[in-house]
Amino acid sequence: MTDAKLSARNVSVFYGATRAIDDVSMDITRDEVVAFIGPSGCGKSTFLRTLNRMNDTVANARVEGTILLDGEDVYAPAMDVVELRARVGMVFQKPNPFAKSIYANVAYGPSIHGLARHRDDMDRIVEDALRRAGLWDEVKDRLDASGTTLSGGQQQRLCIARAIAVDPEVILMDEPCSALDPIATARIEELIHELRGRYAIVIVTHNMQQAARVSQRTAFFNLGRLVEFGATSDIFTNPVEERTKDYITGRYG
Ligand SMILES: Nc1ncnc2c1ncn2[C@@H]1O[C@H](COP(=O)(O)OP(=O)(O)OP(=O)(O)O)[C@@H](O)[C@H]1O
Repeated sequence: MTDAKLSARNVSVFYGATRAIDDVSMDITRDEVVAFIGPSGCGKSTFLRTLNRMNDTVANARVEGTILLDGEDVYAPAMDVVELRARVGMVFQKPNPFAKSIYANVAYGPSIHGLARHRDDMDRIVEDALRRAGLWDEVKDRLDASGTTLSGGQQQRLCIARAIAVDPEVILMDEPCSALDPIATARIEELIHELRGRYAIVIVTHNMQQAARVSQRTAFFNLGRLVEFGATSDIFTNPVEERTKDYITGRYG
């Protein structure tokens, strides 16, 4: 409990009068990859987005309960949301690089957060983030080319580099491979393995093999509830709840 990086306590999320997440509590530690699985519409993305207040941008969304980042209340009025989203970065389903150069995509965050004093510092941050995202060798000779000229898989790694560049503590990934082919998907999965331990990683996925490959713990959601959360090997081989068993064996969902 005490080594939780992120802690959700009795979190419910409403869109207008509809409850999308119902009383979810969980801890996520700093050195693990956690997968969220469950049928379409069960609230995985909604819950993921509460962790760095991405739901703030949805007009009718309301969050109840508490989310703590290193014990600090994420929804406290004093919380700086821009800083929060640097500490808890996000990678989306569809790669969304800015229509700017590869370099500028990665430099954007460090620049608004004042992380580089000189161009040399920024060059180092950009190179380091691209290396850690496994993209450096493919782009080092074309840093001035637009990020949108990269392949889908490269664009997704660029988005990961962009998140990494501000030195986050947590990376949230919302179905990061669903728009990618199997080779690009395998590359992102390798990358998740390499990044594990440096950042807490939470990944929403519809692909159960992917959840089994990349995560140490898996959370199964159904109808807005957290049904079961445990070691990935247990969830996939020996789930406690009947509903989890039905879902992972493909009986519904
Ligand atoms: N902006 C919104 N306004 C109203 N309802 C919403 C909004 N976003 C999501 N919902 C509803 O909240 C519920 C949970 O949606 P969410 O996208 O979190 O589920 P999910 O498990 O991530 O689904 P999927 O796997 O299909 O992406 C669904 O019933 C959805 O229709």
